[in-house]
Amino acid sequence: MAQELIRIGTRGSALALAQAHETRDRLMAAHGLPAEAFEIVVISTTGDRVTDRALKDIGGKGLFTREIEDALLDGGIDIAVHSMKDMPVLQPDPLVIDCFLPREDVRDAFVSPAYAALSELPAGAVVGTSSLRRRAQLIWRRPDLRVVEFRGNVQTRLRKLDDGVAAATFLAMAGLRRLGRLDVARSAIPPEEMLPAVAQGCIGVERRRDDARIAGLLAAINDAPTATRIRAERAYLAALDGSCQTPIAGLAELTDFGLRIRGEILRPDGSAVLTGERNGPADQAETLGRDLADELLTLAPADFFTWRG
Ligand SMILES: NCc1[nH]cc(CCC(=O)O)c1CC(=O)O
Repeated sequence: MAQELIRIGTRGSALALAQAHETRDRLMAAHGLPAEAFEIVVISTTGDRVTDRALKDIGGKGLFTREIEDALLDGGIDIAVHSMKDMPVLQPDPLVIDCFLPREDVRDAFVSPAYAALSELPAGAVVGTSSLRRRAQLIWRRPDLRVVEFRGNVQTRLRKLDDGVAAATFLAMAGLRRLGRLDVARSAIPPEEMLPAVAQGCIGVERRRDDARIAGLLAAINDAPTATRIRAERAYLAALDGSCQTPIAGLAELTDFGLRIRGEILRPDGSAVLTGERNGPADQAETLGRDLADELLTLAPADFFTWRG
């Protein structure tokens, strides 16, 4: 009997394709399937097409996922592979994400032709980033730095560094590793210095809830510790009502004692930061994430979240 083709939807960027291939390879290994059992379907998203404006100006989360979820909903693809960092906290019914690959390095990389580490940047240096979180975290620690908008893929950003547009930039270690470009990371920034984005370094696989064949295939490649950490972090993000306008960082880790989640919210201009931490049993992952968010919301002055007026 001919096996039905498994169609994997993905964006077309080099990073997205690497993640789709990693997912396919894990499915092949787990189920003894040949590469021919899969088709990788490249889907262009609004976020891919609009390159002349800052992401925060063209509208919130979902910019890189809507067209892919539409293909999943209408049956054009069977699974969709995502960077969980870019995913909204809720998926449109009847789509679910309950398969997470083993998490990569969660840290941000310091990338610079001239300087070996963040601490070596001279006063007044120009750094490039398109991330509101990284921008706010940088200015909070180093008010002397000047931050310029930096979009585009890794190659584009590296060229901008070579052209002297900025002295340094920041990229996720996970993305560099998947692209085989860890060579450009001058140092990995510890979470204590730059707490990563929620779900950074995690690949998630989305499917239709009622697709039992796909559910069975995906269950075999889900990494339970990663799933627990992501559940905590996304519950935290959801409770913070995270919009793309708010710099939010969060990281859950499993320790000998259970789950530890750290969180940080900042003013977009880096003039203030609030941090918190929760520890508890790993089977309370979501509660711990929500409690941490509640603590930060209680600490925040009324005007801290600008979109709340
Ligand atoms: N927002 C873009 C994005 N989404 C996921 C990654 C890296 C891979 C990951 O964190 O899983 C990146 C690039 C970056 O931040 O350097």
